[in-house]
Amino acid sequence: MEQRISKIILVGFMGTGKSTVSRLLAEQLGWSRYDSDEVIEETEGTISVLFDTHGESGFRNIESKVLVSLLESEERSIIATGGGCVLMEQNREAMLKHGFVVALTADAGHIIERVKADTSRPLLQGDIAGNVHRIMEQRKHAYDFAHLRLDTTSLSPQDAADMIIQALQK
Ligand SMILES: Nc1ncnc2c1ncn2[C@@H]1O[C@H](COP(=O)(O)OP(=O)(O)OP(=O)(O)O)[C@@H](O)[C@H]1O
Ligand SMILES: O=C(O)C1=C[C@@H](O)[C@@H](O)[C@H](O)C1
Ligand SMILES: [Mg+2]
Repeated sequence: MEQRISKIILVGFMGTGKSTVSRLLAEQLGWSRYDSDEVIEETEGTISVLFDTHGESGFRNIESKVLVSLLESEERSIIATGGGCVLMEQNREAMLKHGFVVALTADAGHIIERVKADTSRPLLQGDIAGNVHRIMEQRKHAYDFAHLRLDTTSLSPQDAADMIIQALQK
């Protein structure tokens, strides 16, 4: 494992598998694991309520504070980010500065299948398929800044974790 890297940061659209793959990476590497959505829910309240109370921009400010505090800790860790963490330039810069940034991708059809039964994502509620297509179009270049891109459409979460570890060992 590349000795200088102390953070692996997973970015990507909702349902690309950041939370799932982060658990496998943490287990396999023996590193700590944090998920910005989970930290927000533990400290601030549920994401849906935060969107209702503060709006998306209020949520983004909370998310940015949580992300930066996770990035600035000294310990070796895997950080799964929320799908919209990449929208703020200051977040992108901080992620590139502090670790190895991996963008998970998947095609829209697979994402819809993965997220359709889950009501925890406020931006997808209602017309889930329509919302996935619309937001994917808005964010089509939002994940391009990452050091590595990995298409998880036909990969299992374990295969994705293995490929990230292989990329780090090169
Ligand atoms: N490679 C994969 N193949 C099949 N299903 C997957 C894969 N990765 C994740 N999933 C499933 O898709 C769903 C969403 O995964 P997950 O919560 O990890 O996505 P996420 O990227 O963290 O989303 P969000 O941005 O909303 O936090 C889960 O039910 C998970 O089991
Ligand atoms: O892509 C997004 O904007 C979001 C993704 C989720 O991880 C949550 O952070 C929230 O539902 C918003
Ligand atoms: Mg997640």
